[in-house]
Amino acid sequence: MNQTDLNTKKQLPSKEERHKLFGSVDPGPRTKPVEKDKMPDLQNSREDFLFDLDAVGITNVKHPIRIHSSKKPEIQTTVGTFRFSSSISKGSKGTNMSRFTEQLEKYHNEGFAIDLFTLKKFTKELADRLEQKDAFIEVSYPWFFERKGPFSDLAGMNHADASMKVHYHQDTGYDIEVSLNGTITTLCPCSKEISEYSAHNQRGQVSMSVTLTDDFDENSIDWKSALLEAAESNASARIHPVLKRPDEKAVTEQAYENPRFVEDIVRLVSADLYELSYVEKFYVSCRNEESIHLHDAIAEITYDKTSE
Ligand SMILES: Nc1nc2c(ncn2[C@@H]2O[C@H](COP(=O)(O)OP(=O)(O)OP(=O)(O)O)[C@@H](O)[C@H]2O)c(=O)[nH]1
Repeated sequence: MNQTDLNTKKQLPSKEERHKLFGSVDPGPRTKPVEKDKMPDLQNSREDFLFDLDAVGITNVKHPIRIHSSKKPEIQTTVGTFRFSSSISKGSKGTNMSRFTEQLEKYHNEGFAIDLFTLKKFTKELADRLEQKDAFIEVSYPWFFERKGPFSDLAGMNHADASMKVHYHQDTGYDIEVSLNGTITTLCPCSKEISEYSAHNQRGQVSMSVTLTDDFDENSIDWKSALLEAAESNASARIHPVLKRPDEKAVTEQAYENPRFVEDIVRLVSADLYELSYVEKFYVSCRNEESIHLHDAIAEITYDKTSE
């Protein structure tokens, strides 16, 4: 059958008639202005609106982004999920929501690279554009990195969830927090100790959030790789996309030689983050998807090096 035969089988009403059939009606009388300068501007009303707001803005904004990585692939295009906001005082009814996405589009046209330098510039400009004292951006994205089998050297692609938060305030400057959620293998020390053979093991989700020092140099340090290393180097074993039998044997034996409770993971990862001179504060959590239970095991630590 060809296209002409297919289209002549049923005689449909026109598209306009079909829309009316399904309930569309003619436009009503138009009384309100269509010119921007004649429209009421409710969000810019000035009155005492009772409370200052900590944050108002937009969230769950998906946008293509470019990121740099010290691991292969070194330049990646991925999808970022954004949140933008600023505070507003009680004297102002609302923010100008369209200015957030206007600013995003401007950066997109300039080849939006997601690094701390750019996000700092972005938030300062956003505060100016909004005519507010502060502005906040958060972006979350999947970060991909090449991983080779320990024995075969065969490569594949892993990923971790990265996110960056930058808050600019005209009086206090910038607050920067970066986070990574990576996956590891953990093998239960208790199970190994009590069993004649074997030990249960599982995937663990390690989440790390770190406040960086003001002088952190992103040109010489890739914080994503540093946080991933803190999680993986303390695990029972790393996660691999491609494993041949000699690799699988190596990973299995490595996990058995390095058993870890969920508590051990958060303490060991914390020790590594503590030793990073550019980390001021950190939060570490681990969630083990227990293979012998329906529930998960969790542990977490928050630590502030500046309050010692
Ligand atoms: N403040 C506020 N705006 C909203 C809300 N819901 C939707 N809007 C937005 O209102 C926006 C239009 O308002 P503005 O951004 O102030 O537009 P404008 O006044 O033409 O823009 P400027 O000339 O930059 O001031 C649209 O982008 C809508 O997304 C809300 O709950 N609060």
